[in-house]
Amino acid sequence: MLNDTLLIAARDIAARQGGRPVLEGVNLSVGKGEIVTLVGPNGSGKSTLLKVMLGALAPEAGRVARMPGLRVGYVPQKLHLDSTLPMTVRRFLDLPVRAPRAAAEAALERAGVGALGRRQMAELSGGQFQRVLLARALLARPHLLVLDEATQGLDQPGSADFYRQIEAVRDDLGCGVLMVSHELHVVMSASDRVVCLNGHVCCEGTPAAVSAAPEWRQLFGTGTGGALALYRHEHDHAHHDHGHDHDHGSHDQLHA
Ligand SMILES: Nc1ncnc2c1ncn2[C@@H]1O[C@H](COP(=O)(O)OP(=O)(O)OP(=O)(O)O)[C@@H](O)[C@H]1O
Repeated sequence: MLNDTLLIAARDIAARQGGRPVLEGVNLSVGKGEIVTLVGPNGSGKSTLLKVMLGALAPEAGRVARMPGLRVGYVPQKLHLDSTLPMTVRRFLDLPVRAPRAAAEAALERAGVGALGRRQMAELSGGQFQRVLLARALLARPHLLVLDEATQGLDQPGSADFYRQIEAVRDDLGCGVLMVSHELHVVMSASDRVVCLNGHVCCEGTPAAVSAAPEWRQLFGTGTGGALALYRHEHDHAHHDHGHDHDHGSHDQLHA
């Protein structure tokens, strides 16, 4: 079911939440080095699909194939820490298991917060905090990074910065990335593939292809013109060749 280029593939997934069907016939895969973004209206089943992919929720039908030995790094939406509890960034990375110094420093560096090891967690800005959560996920040396609305609470430039960091991590480590985001405009520039979910996959493809899809416009209105503009603008520079523009031509096909 998995070929050499795939990290994870969910096939024909059906799932229920609270007795109600939430997902039906959903296929989703992430290839090595690929950034896949899952978008969809509230309640469209994005978190449910992530849970199924991560093995936290058993699907009613379908199956998820994972590359043998797949290591996943998870960046949560938010993490509440008691702000009165003194804890440095470096100490935070030692929870729940002590991180070797070199690994911790490398992870902070990759997450763009190399200079913050001695700072108190409670003093970090929202963007810095999310980068520390990213660093913690990187300690697992993941093949696949999974982010669930990891930029909630950041402003648009802050979110765009965070996504650029994710892109840099992917370029650096070659890991695949699966993220859920509401920020359609911002996320576009960093994604290789966008999958639009509404209980089923409405459309998927490159950001440009999805922005132009009638299914997308129906779900999100026509106010997404800016997304495409931003995508084009951000990609004025020469694109790196990660090798993932190949071999998944079918992903670029739109299907209703
Ligand atoms: N634990 C639960 N018990 C009952 N119903 C649930 C549960 N979790 C989710 N649901 C329902 O399942 C549907 C899909 O929820 P899900 O969280 O997967 O959507 P989502 O696309 O992630 O939404 P959002 O964008 O609002 O986070 C929703 O109607 C939600 O109310």
